[in-house]
Formats: sequence, structure tokens, C-alpha cells
Amino acid sequence: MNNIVEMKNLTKKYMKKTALKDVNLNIEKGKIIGLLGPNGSGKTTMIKILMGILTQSTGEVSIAGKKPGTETKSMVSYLPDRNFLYKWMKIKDSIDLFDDFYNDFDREKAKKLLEFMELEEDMKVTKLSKGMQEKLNLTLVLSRNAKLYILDEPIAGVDPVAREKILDAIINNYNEDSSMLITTHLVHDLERVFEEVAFLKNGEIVLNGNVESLRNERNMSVDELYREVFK
Ligand SMILES: Nc1ncnc2c1ncn2[C@@H]1O[C@H](COP(=O)(O)OP(=O)(O)OP(=O)(O)O)[C@@H](O)[C@H]1O
Repeated sequence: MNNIVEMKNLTKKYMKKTALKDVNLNIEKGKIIGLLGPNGSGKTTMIKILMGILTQSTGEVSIAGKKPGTETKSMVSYLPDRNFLYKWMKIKDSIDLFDDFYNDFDREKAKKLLEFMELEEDMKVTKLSKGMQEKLNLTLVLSRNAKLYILDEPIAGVDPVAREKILDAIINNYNEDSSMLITTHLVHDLERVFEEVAFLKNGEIVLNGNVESLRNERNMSVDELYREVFK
């Protein structure tokens, strides 16, 4: 199967509010897609449906051919937009936690990523700066051999140097047998990572396509395109 994620006429309503409306979106194996949209456009709702935390109102969604649920949870590696580690932990404890919890966790990969990120196993999680925390979170998430990686605002609040390091880690450690969905408001910074983008506006996909073709067709960067669509 070529698509890891398939969404067909996906709609989600919270009471009267329609958060996702008739979304048709596929993510092919080996692709990194940027899910872009302003506050309240429906990004978190889509992620929660993919994670099996929320159920859609109508339409269909599958991950590697399966409906989101117990089976797909083990295939999805998720980076939340806030820190999720316990205060008492050292970096090595967080590695142990992930290793215990996920069968697909690759300790060797985690070790290499820590080195790349210039993080040491004995550092306490609470003593890490925001950028270092983000690097650790990303190390944990990328060290799993998942089918789908979901990164929610991976570089928010991180300085430009750390940002570049994080982006390099994403590109270099990306597994071609999987797909990756990244949400961000920092379109300009993440542009080089995306192969595809989907623009979400008021719950609807208003633009979706290959970044290279979009750039050539419209003669502008994704960032410029984003500003034009959402101005
Ligand atoms: N539990 C809920 N009950 C009612 N409305 C909700 C609920 N969760 C989200 N919404 C609404 O659904 C819409 C989409 O919200 P969502 O959180 O998916 O947007 P988002 O794109 O992730 O925003 P942000 O960038 O601010 O995180 C918004 O209008 C929001 O107010």
C-alpha cells in the first residue's frame, strides 16, 4: 500500500462547531507533509482523530489500512506540543521509559540522536532549556520505528541554531517506510523539510500538493503562499 494515511470525507463536529469539514487527504509512504493553518483551523482535531483520541462524526480515516484504535496506536509516534516527561527524570530515565513502553523503540538510534543533539544521559529533565527539551522529545519520538510520526509544533520557542539542528535531525533520521505529519505556525523555518503541504482553513483543506510543484506553479515560496491564503 502506498498511502500510510487516508482520510475520506472526514468531518468532525463538536456540538454545533464543525472543526473538520469533508477532508480528503492522503499521506504517501516516505512523505513529510506540513499541515498548516491558523489557530482554530482544525489541526489538533485532525491529530486527535489520527491518534484515536477522538472519533470523527462522519467519513473515513485509516492508518496503514486500519481504523485508528488500539492497533494503530502502536504504529504512531507522537510529539505533543508540550513537554510530557516527569520532573524527577534524567535523560537516561526518559530513554528507559520509552524503551519499556514501546516495542519499536531503537536504543541505538536514541543514543546516536542524543549525541547529535549534544545531550548527555545524566542531565536532569527539569534542568534542560526549552530548546534542549524539544531536542530530547524529538530524540524519543524519532527513535521509534513507527509507521506514522506526528510532530505538533516541533520547533516552537526554540532558538534559530537549535531549530536548524532539530530540522537536520528530522531529515536525517526520517524513515522512508513511514510518513510524517508536521504542524507549525513557523512555515518559513520548516519549509525546507516539507515535501508536501496541506492548508487547513476553517476545517477545510483549501490547498494541498507537492511543495516543488506549488513553488513552480505559483512562483512563490510556501511561506508566501501561506500568507496569501490566510491574509
Ligand atoms: N472540545 C471542543 N469543544 C468544542 N469546540 C472545540 C473543541 N475542541 C476544538 N474546538 C473548536 O474546533 C475548532 C478547531 O480547533 P483545533 O483545536 O482543532 O484547531 P487548531 O488548528 O489545532 O488550533 P491551534 O493552532 O490554536 O492549536 C476551533 O474552532 C475550536 O474552537
